[in-house]
Amino acid sequence: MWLQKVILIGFRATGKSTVGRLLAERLSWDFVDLDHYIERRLGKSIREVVEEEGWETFRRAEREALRDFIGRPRVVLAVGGGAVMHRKEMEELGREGLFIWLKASPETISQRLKKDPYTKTRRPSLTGKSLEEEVRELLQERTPLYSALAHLELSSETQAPEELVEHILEQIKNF
Ligand SMILES: Nc1ncnc2c1ncn2[C@@H]1O[C@H](COP(=O)(O)OP(=O)(O)OP(=O)(O)O)[C@@H](O)[C@H]1O
Ligand SMILES: O=C(O)C1=C[C@@H](O)[C@@H](O)[C@H](O)C1
Ligand SMILES: [Mg+2]
Repeated sequence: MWLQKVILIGFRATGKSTVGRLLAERLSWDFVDLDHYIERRLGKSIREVVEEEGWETFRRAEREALRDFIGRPRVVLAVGGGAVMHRKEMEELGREGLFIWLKASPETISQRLKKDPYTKTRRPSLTGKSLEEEVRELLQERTPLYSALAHLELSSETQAPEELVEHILEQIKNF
């Protein structure tokens, strides 16, 4: 099979958007940040969508957005942290590409979330619990979903985005 796309999966703030953008530049492929794509399509931020219409509306839009990329070649896709819940769409994307799972500890994720400017507009609370508790719980709950899809897993804990890109490029060569 000719590799058509690379799909970055993993929890919030593990570096999917950062690494995806750099990887796409190196491959001279398109880069799509699915959260950004959804916001453009709906004409509002994820926070606004969730506050005004609830998570269900966001998840529906996310599923439709994933479908838009099935069959599209030469694209690096950074999906949101919860996109792995759309099993059918992820399975179809997986037939065309490689899933790279970016990982980090709950402590690092919480720290990054507190600092990152996009947290305000794109990452409303998913559970209503404290940030630390939410990250710990959801990370545990979603780990089997990331793990089941991943062709390659990499830690963004100590490696810089540029180093991660080199690893991914090395793996892609083998496909
Ligand atoms: N390898 C890394 N080392 C240190 N910091 C990083 C690394 N990768 C990303 N970051 C930082 O972590 C924050 C979150 O990164 P990014 O937005 O790329 O995550 P994400 O996985 O796309 O999150 P989301 O699922 O919410 O879209 C940013 O502030 C970014 O600069
Ligand atoms: O982990 C999640 O469920 C989410 C992560 C973000 O990337 C956004 O897709 C949204 O805030 C939901
Ligand atoms: Mg992102």
